[in-house]
Amino acid sequence: MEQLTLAASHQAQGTLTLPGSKSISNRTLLLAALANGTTEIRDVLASDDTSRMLEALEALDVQLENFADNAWRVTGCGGNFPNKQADLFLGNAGTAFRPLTAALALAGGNYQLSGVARMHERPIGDLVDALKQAGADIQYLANDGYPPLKIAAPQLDLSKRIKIRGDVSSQFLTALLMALPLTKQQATIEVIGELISKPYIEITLNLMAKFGVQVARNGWQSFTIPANSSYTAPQEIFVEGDASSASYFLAAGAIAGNVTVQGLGKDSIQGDVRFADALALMGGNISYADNHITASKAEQIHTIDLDCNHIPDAAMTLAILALFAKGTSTLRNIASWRVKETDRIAAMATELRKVGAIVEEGADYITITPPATLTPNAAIDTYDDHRMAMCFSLVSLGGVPIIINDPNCVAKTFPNYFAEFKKLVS
Ligand SMILES: O=C(O)C1=C[C@@H](OP(=O)(O)O)[C@@H](O)[C@H](O)C1
Ligand SMILES: C=C(OP(=O)(O)O)C(=O)O
Repeated sequence: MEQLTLAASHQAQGTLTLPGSKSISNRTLLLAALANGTTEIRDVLASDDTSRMLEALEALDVQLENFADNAWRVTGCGGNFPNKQADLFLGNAGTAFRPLTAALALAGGNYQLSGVARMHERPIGDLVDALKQAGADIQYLANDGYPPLKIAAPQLDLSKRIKIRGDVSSQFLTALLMALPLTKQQATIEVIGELISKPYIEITLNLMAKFGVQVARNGWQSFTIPANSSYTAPQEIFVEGDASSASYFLAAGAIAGNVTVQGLGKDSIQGDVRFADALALMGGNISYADNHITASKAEQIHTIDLDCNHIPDAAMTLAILALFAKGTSTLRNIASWRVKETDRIAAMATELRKVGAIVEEGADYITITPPATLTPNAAIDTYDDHRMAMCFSLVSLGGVPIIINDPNCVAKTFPNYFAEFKKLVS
C-alpha cells in the first residue's frame, strides 16, 4: 500500500488555480454529445471521472477532439448515438453512470453499463423505475436496484407523469431531466418525497438552458420538458473551477493563513460555493470576487451545527474544520454520505477517532468533539474515496504530521491535489 506522509505545518499561503468542476464537466460533455452542432468546452476537468465519460462517448462514436490543454471539441450526434451497441465501463463516476443510463435508455440501442465494485453497491433503482415508466427496457445484471445494467431499445410512452424519488440521490432527477429531450415529446416529472442535494438540479437546469432546452418547473415538485425540445451546441463553454475542490484550500486559508482560489466566484452555478458561507460561520474571513474567492485566518474556529444537505460533498471538509474548534460540532441531514464513494459517515467517524476526536454517528448526522491535542502520525485509511484523502490532509495544519494511505484515490476528481497542497503549506 502506498502511503504519503504530510509534515506538520502551521501556515497556508498563496493562490491556486482550481481544476474544472466535475459536475459541470461531465454534464457539459454529455449535453454537447447529445446536441446538434459543435461545442468547444474549455477548462474541462482532467480526472478519472471525466475520463470515464470521455471514454464512454468515444465508445459511442461521438466525435471528440482534445484541441488544447483541457479543451475538447465535441461534435454532437443530435441525440442519436452512432454506435448502437456497446459495453461501457464507468468506474465510480456517478455523474457518468446515472446520466448515461438515462440517455442510452431513451436514445435506443443495446448497451451494458458497469463500474468498479463500489459502483455496483451504489443505488440506481429509483432512476431505473422512473425510466421504465417512460417505456425504457432496463435489466439488472446482478442485484435488483444496482448496477451493472443491460439496456435495450425503449417503447416510449410519455403520456403519464413520470414519478421519481429524490431522497437517495439528486443525480437520478438530473439524469432524467437531461435525457428526456431525446424523446422529442412533452414530458412531466413529478418528484416523490423530499429531494436532496437540490443545488445540483440548478446546475443541471442552468446547463440545459445553455444548450437551448428550457425546463418549466413548479418549485422542486414537478418539471416539464416541452415537446420538440432539442439541444443546440452553444459553440463555446467555459467550465468553472470545482467548488468542492476549493473547499480544502479555503479551509486551509481559514485555519492557517490566506489562500485564494481562482476559477470560481460569487456568481458560481455550483451549490458547493456555499461552503464558504459555512466557513464564515466557523470564523473564516471570506471575500468573493467575480473569478476568485479568498479565505483568511479566523481569529478562532467556532463550532458549527448545520444542516448540510445543500453541500453534501464540501460538508466533509467541515468535519475536519471541527477538529480546530473548541467544543462539539454537528453536521446534519447527510444520509446520502452513506451511499457515496464509501459509507462516508462511518469512514469519517473511524478516521477522526484516529486523530483523537470523540465522534458520534447517526443514520444521517455526525457529531465531532476535538481532542485537546491532535494525535501525531495517525495513518488515515481513505476507502478509495478522494474526499477522505483530501480532507485529512488539512489535519497537518494542526501542527501534527499525518499519513494518508492510498493517496492516489484523489485522481477521481483532483489528480495533482497533494502537489498543489504542498505548494501552499509550510
Ligand atoms: O449531480 C452531481 O454532479 C452531484 C450530485 C451530488 O450527489 P447526490 O445527489 O447523490 O447527493 C454530489 O454528491 C456528487 O458529487 C455530484
Ligand atoms: C459523491 C461524489 O461523486 P459521484 O459523482 O460519483 O457521486 C463525490 O465526488 O463526492
